[in-house]
Amino acid sequence: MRQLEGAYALIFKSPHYPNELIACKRGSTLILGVNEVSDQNSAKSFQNVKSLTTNGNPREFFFSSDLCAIVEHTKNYLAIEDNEIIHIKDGSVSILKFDKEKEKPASVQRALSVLEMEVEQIKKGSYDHFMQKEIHEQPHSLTTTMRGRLKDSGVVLGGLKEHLKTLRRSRRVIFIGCGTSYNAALAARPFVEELTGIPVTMEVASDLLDRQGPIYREDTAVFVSQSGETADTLLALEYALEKGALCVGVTNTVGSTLSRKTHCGIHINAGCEIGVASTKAYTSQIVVMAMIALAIGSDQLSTQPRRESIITGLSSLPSMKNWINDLPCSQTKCRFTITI
Ligand SMILES: N[C@@H]1[C@@H](O)[C@H](O)[C@@H](COP(=O)(O)O)O[C@@H]1O
Repeated sequence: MRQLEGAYALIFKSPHYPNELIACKRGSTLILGVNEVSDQNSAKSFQNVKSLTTNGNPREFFFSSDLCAIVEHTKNYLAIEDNEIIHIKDGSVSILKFDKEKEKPASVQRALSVLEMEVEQIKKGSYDHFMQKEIHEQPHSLTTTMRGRLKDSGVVLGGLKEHLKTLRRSRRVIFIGCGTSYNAALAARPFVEELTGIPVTMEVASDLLDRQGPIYREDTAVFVSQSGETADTLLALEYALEKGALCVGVTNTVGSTLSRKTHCGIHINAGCEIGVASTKAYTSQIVVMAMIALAIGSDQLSTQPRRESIITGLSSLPSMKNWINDLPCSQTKCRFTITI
């Protein structure tokens, strides 16, 4: 593992070691799902290798790069970290962590997380395609994005509260993302500049890395990613962290690498997006960035009427169902031309 370069998520099985499995990762995502951990006391940790067996019966384990893939089987999961090795043998699990300084890996204890997602979210229901379903879900996804956050007097963003002062002092806001997430940030840029008075620059994550573009301690880097796992976006995050910028995440995926590694952030709460071309996440991302702009600019008296009118506009968005029903993509015989 120490000699491997680049990003990877690997699982090893060998006929020479039946009932054993080794898994490790760097950069890429690897989730371990553990089924039927009904004993609450033993479910809390992986330290004791016996804790995952009851009456000597082995548990079921699932490895996946995406939390959506395990929700049908279990809600208990562990997001494997870089430099960790998971060893499963005869139904028991142990975790070893490599440290650059030390020769030998150390055994570590990790808590299981509980997935907050329902199986219905990954079913197509009466729709032919996930993308079609997700387009029609927008009145609901926008409602959940704004729920509890939008007040008459302003916005409440718990994830940013502690960092608002630093954000206001930023010399510049840099939006960083890929694909549709980048485009959501591009759409949000005008009102972020208008409401905050802070200059906003845009970066496609891969381009920033290729150029090793300048980032400073006084910058706030906002990383936008539906999955929270796009490799280029995560590499750009590492780069910005090294440069000392305040790193904010805007993601749809609780427990994702982006949400774990940024200093603070906002979950867009749009619900699982399975369609490869992003739809409902795009609209929720824009709404979240509008709310971030409202929160940063909330200390400016001169923009108060404008903020109030934006809040009124945002609140009425979910009830504007017609704009979804009128879209050409809601017709059955429709041809999509999409750039992804
Ligand atoms: N086709 C997808 C896009 O829909 C998505 O916008 C982009 C970034 O993904 P994410 O938002 O998860 O970082 O990846 C791919 O290009």
